Amino acid sequence: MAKIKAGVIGATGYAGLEIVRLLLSHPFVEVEAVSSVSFEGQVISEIYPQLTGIFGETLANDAAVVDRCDVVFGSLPAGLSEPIARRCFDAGKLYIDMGADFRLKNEADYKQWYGKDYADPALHEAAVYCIPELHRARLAGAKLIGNPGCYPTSVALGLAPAVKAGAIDPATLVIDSKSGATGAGRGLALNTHYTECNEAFAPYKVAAHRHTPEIEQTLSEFAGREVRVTFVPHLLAVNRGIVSTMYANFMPGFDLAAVRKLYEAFYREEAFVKVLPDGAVANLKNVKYSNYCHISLHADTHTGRLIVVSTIDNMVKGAAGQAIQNMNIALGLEEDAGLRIIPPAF
Ligand SMILES: NC(=O)C1=CN([C@@H]2O[C@H](COP(=O)(O)OP(=O)(O)OC[C@H]3O[C@@H](n4cnc5c(N)ncnc54)[C@H](OP(=O)(O)O)[C@@H]3O)[C@@H](O)[C@H]2O)C=CC1
Ligand SMILES: CC(=O)N[C@@H](CCC(=O)OP(=O)(O)O)C(=O)O
Repeated sequence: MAKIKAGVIGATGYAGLEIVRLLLSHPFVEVEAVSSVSFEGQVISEIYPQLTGIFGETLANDAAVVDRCDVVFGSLPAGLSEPIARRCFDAGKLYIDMGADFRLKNEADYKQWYGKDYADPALHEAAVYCIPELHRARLAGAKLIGNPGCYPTSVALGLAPAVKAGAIDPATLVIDSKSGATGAGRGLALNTHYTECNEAFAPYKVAAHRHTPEIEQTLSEFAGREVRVTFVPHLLAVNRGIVSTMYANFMPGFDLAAVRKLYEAFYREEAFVKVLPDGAVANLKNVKYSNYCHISLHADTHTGRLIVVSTIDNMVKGAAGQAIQNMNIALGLEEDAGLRIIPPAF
């Protein structure tokens, strides 16, 4: 069977490169074309020497990627994706957007947090936001996928079973997340400069991060009513990984044992989400380089709170791996094709 032709727009960025890296091992897909604005005409392995002798495609422009491919991944900063999505949509090609342009259903939220209106509202009607373990049924027939953000993936997977069952009081939710520096992308910035982030540790965008409406969108859907959260991200001086530690009061009638049963049932059939055994603590080193999410459950019996720890690799389950998982589902391939990566122990 001929392989599906995939292309990556913005392949020189961290998320774009990670899609290329993973797709190069995909059994049913080949990387047909890649693009860049700054490096157009250069060979990608000159920019990323780890690809030497493995993948020597010349970086093209975005139109060439769309024309040559059946599936297109757009991995650009927010606000640039609508024209590319439109071109794919009109040509009947599957477009998966890595940024935030197709994640929010409420345009007012997008305007508030990203400072832009929707220029092409029909595309947003057609767009499907999908964390596979929570929304995979939505992907039937999808042609435009808004791939979820990294923090919202860790948070939604960690809280959906409890929120859905009414096991916690959403009004008491506090979400404390830490991300490795690749989350900020490849561009140079003072806060991810080595001497600024090494041996430093601090929150940023405290209760003002643009992932807040995306987190609230999913939790509200699972709660069946509007949920608002306090969300505080931190920059962690590691390359990869997100740890989200989340706190909420138990609702009457629920305790740790009951919540554990809910989570185990919710994720029983899932290949990539693992609920850790009683007493274990989720640690980002155990999911690095993989598409897994580890969740550990804890109770603070002193205050009557549930504590959930959810960890993912921001570049894989938080970006490229989840995008490939979404592609696999949308195209009717095995959901874990190209994603069977066992996390290394060190
Ligand atoms: N890093 C992460 O953990 C995650 C990132 N994402 C999202 O994925 C997208 C890419 O992020 P990331 O890879 O981290 O970012 P990077 O800064 O590493 O890469 C950005 C890419 O976009 C291209 N680009 C930048 N400006 C323009 C422009 N004006 N026109 C066309 N292309 C442009 C760059 O291409 P070039 O310079 O070669 O022209 C580069 O390939 C973003 O929307 C991000 O929010 C999503 C989930 C997680
Ligand atoms: C450490 C760090 O800077 N993380 C990034 C993560 C957001 C991101 O990657 O953007 P999207 O997932 O919305 O596309 C940030 O806080 O902006």
